[in-house]
Amino acid sequence: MAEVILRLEKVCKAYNVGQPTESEVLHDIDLEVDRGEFVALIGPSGSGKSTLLNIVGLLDRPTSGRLTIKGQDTASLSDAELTHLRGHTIGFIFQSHLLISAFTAKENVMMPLLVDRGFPSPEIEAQAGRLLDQVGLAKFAGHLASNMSGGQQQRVAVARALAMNPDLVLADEPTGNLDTKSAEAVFALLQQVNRRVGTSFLLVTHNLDLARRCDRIIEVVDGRIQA
Ligand SMILES: Nc1ncnc2c1ncn2[C@@H]1O[C@H](COP(=O)(O)OP(=O)(O)OP(=O)(O)O)[C@@H](O)[C@H]1O
Repeated sequence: MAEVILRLEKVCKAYNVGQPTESEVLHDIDLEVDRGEFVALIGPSGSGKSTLLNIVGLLDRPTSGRLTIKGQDTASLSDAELTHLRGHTIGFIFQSHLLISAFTAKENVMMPLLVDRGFPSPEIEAQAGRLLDQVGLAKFAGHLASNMSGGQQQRVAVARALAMNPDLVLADEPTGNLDTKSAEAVFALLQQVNRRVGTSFLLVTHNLDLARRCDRIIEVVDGRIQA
């Protein structure tokens, strides 16, 4: 049986709790993602996809319900423990690549490793080089991020997301800002990583063509998962 990487049980999320503006935006979410699964998350604007991704990414806590990552119930973890679990388990790719433009491609990919280890080393440089090779950018290692195209920058962001060898990558509209050809290249790259390395993916997208090419589609409407 496949290992369950991510499990949500009756997860609810409300904003502005205790205030007159309190509103629950996620209601009783049950969701499981197995190791190696590539899952698309679709739904109308405002349906709660980013809120769900923030909770799964341990950037925000559920108001109620249980979130388990690699068998570990996250409710009892301190903020420092959540940060450690996040850093070693989850990679993030956003619509905007959020690279440091004055850094080279390689320096950007090295960032998560530097933050984790606290000091530079030849191993970190070599690992960043391998990752850039994996995303087809070995020749661009020394290029400033600001001098690269949108598609290339997003591929650097993919390499950075993979730096800590995450079990799960959360991708929020990673192709949303790209032209069709670059979007296809980035999506194909994510699929390749999924198949080669077995990394699980949760991909938020408004692109139904891409969603249909994932293993499974989850649709969120008004904060609930549709059957
Ligand atoms: N920090 C916040 N405080 C209060 N309400 C919020 C906050 N963040 C999101 N919301 C509300 O929660 C609901 C869900 O928003 P969310 O951003 O999760 O939707 P989404 O499906 O990701 O939308 P989109 O596709 O446009 O990114 C919306 O009604 C939004 O206004």
